[in-house]
Amino acid sequence: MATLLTGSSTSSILTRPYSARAGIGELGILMMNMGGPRTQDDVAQFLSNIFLDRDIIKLPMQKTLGQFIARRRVEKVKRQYMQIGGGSPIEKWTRIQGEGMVNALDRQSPETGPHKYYVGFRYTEPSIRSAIEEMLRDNIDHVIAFTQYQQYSGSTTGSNFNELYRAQKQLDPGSKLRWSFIDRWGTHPKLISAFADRVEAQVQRLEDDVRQETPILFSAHSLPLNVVDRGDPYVAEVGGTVAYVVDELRRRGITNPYRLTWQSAVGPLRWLAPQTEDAIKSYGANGYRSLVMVPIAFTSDHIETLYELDIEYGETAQKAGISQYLRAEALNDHPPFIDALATIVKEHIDADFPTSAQLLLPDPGEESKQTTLTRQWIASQARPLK
Ligand SMILES: C=CC1=C(C)c2cc3[nH]c(cc4nc(cc5[nH]c(cc1n2)c(C)c5CCC(=O)O)C(CCC(=O)O)=C4C)c(C)c3C=C
Ligand SMILES: [Fe+2]
Ligand SMILES: [Fe+2]
Repeated sequence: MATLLTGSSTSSILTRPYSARAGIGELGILMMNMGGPRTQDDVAQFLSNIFLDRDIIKLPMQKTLGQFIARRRVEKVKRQYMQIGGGSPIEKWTRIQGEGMVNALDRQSPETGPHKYYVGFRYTEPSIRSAIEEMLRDNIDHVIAFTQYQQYSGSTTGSNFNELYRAQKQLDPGSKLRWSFIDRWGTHPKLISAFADRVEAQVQRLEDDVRQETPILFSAHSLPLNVVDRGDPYVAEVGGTVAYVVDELRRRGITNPYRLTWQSAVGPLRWLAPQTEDAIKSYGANGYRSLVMVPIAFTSDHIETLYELDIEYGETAQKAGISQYLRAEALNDHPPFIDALATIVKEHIDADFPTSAQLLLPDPGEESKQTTLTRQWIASQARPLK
């Protein structure tokens, strides 16, 4: 008997019965995000994919104007990616996170394993489509669509789920894949604690005489005001993350003043204020000589942290007289963050795949036809509570 509990055959003995019992079969965890150009050659396609997506930006004559705006940005954005190593590290980090997450799940929850992760990006390869094809080839039965945007916005997770709806309908017409969704997790205690670690590390680096007064500037990707006006929950959800991180910092004895500002507005629309860059200038003008910057709406490094926060706003800070400009590291491969990802998935499995379809716009009258279809599809996948 003892041999049954050791050796390589044990894992299949332990995993199969659980899957059969729970009726799940093989599990896949789909890490969904924006994506980014791997190389300079991918920048043009990446930008045109963004500007053709009506979930992120609605333009009159979308195809023509979208291509036009994308083309106009190519050279500038290429130069920015050149300065951070030639391309976006988002795929590298997503794979490190996915790998760490499934290893932790295999350790913590062998009865639901082996766990497999897939990467599905909205605007670049590996795309949502190629991930679905890969999962069908691998004979996956149940997919957890796990957005890597911790706060929900129709322009990010909503856009990903709309693309997911279209892709699965086309590639899996017989609905072999069963789906459940993790659509937001911006206040999960383990995420909050991982963010607090990153902030605390920078606060410790501050000079003694300014350690307690230095402002902590939480910076999130901005949204156009017309998206906010539609009732997009992103602003409130980012505010929620900030409030919880600040509470956790207080528990650790860090009581610095803080503020939430918005970065990366593009084009002529009106966007959220205050803009991160303006806030940096005004702190400088008001005599502050140190700042701690915290990217709060991203889980890994890419152009918005490595170029915009570090290089572009770093220069702004220097010109404004801020000599100690520190940035909290992105969560990247921080072990407590990897543990947070695994815990979020494990809680989802343990709670029998709860899925909320209340994830789009609060006013159904404002919802696009596509969004309504996606919402109905998500609702159809929800399992009844046992
Ligand atoms: C929480 C995250 C993000 C929100 C909200 C968001 C909204 C949003 N973005 C654009 C347009 C662009 N975003 C671009 C890059 C980019 N955006 C995010 C995240 C959010 N965007 C990330 C992580 C990245 C970087 C990708 C990488 O490097 O891997 C770009 C391309 C770069 C550029 O041209 O400056 C555009 C364009 C809009 C219009 C929008 C709001 C609805
Ligand atoms: Fe963006
Ligand atoms: Fe940007």
